[in-house]
Amino acid sequence: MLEAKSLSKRYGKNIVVNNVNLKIDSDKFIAILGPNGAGKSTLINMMIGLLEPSSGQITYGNLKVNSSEYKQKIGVVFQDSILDEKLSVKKNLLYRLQMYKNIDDSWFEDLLDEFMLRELLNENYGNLSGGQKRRVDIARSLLNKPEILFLDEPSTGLDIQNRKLIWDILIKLKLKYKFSIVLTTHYLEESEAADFIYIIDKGNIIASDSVGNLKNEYVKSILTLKTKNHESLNRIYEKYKAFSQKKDEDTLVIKLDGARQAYKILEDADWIDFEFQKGTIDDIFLTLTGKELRA
Ligand SMILES: Nc1ncnc2c1ncn2[C@@H]1O[C@H](COP(=O)(O)OP(=O)(O)OP(=O)(O)O)[C@@H](O)[C@H]1O
Repeated sequence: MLEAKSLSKRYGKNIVVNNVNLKIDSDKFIAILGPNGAGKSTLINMMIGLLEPSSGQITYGNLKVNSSEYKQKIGVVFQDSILDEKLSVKKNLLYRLQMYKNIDDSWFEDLLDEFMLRELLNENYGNLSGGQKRRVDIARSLLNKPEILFLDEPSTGLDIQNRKLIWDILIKLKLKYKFSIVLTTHYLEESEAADFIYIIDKGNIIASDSVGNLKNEYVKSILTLKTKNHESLNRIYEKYKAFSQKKDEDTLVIKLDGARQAYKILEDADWIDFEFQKGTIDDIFLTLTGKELRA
């Protein structure tokens, strides 16, 4: 398990990561979610041993994060690629592979297949499309069969098809090889699949829990109910007055804790139509900070 305790980073008077505690268990998908400038990259750079914390500790068993043993156990994909634009995909990958000991060939072959890189091997990395580059970047970060894969906003700038493609590959590989993923993102839909989410704003972790628990705690679902039976509509309105609003004489909008409550209301409502919208992670952020995540 990777554990960060009371981790802070200051630049002069500016505290960009403030007293953060977090844990990364094995075979878990952890998302660190926050707006631009929240401190996500700074946090990840400390966890991968690239940046010295101003205070606090990070441990991985008995390894220190700046040790070479630790670096053999992790993989990192940075926001901007660090591969050589002028070298072929193959040379870029083999150059990296040489740095690791005891990696079996079958793993390398498997990565080439999973990330669909065979037909790109002789292309110069610099000539690839954004989506192709990211596939190479991520395959490269997995060459050492890492126990933890860190992804710092890996899909920024990619279109939805490429984002989905990359996540399909990653989730499949994670199921097979059981590594942990630590993702920073401001794409909400990417963190929906996480086992645990840390929400960070202005350097502070403002909430941390499973997606389900965060939604239960911070987000209301919305039931929009249409009925011609005004007596039934008024009865429901009176009962849920604090959480409901009449849109017109036939339509009531009610904020609820979840689907079960909506079902109960619908049973009693003599409805002709309804819509049920579950709260999203974006709503959690909105509830916590009063602002949109991708503002
Ligand atoms: N070397 C540095 N010197 C001074 N300030 C820095 C330095 N690096 C980062 N910062 C500041 O720290 C804050 C957090 O930056 P960081 O890059 O960690 O945020 P982020 O959440 O990753 O943002 P983004 O989503 O835009 O990448 C920002 O206000 C940034 O300007």
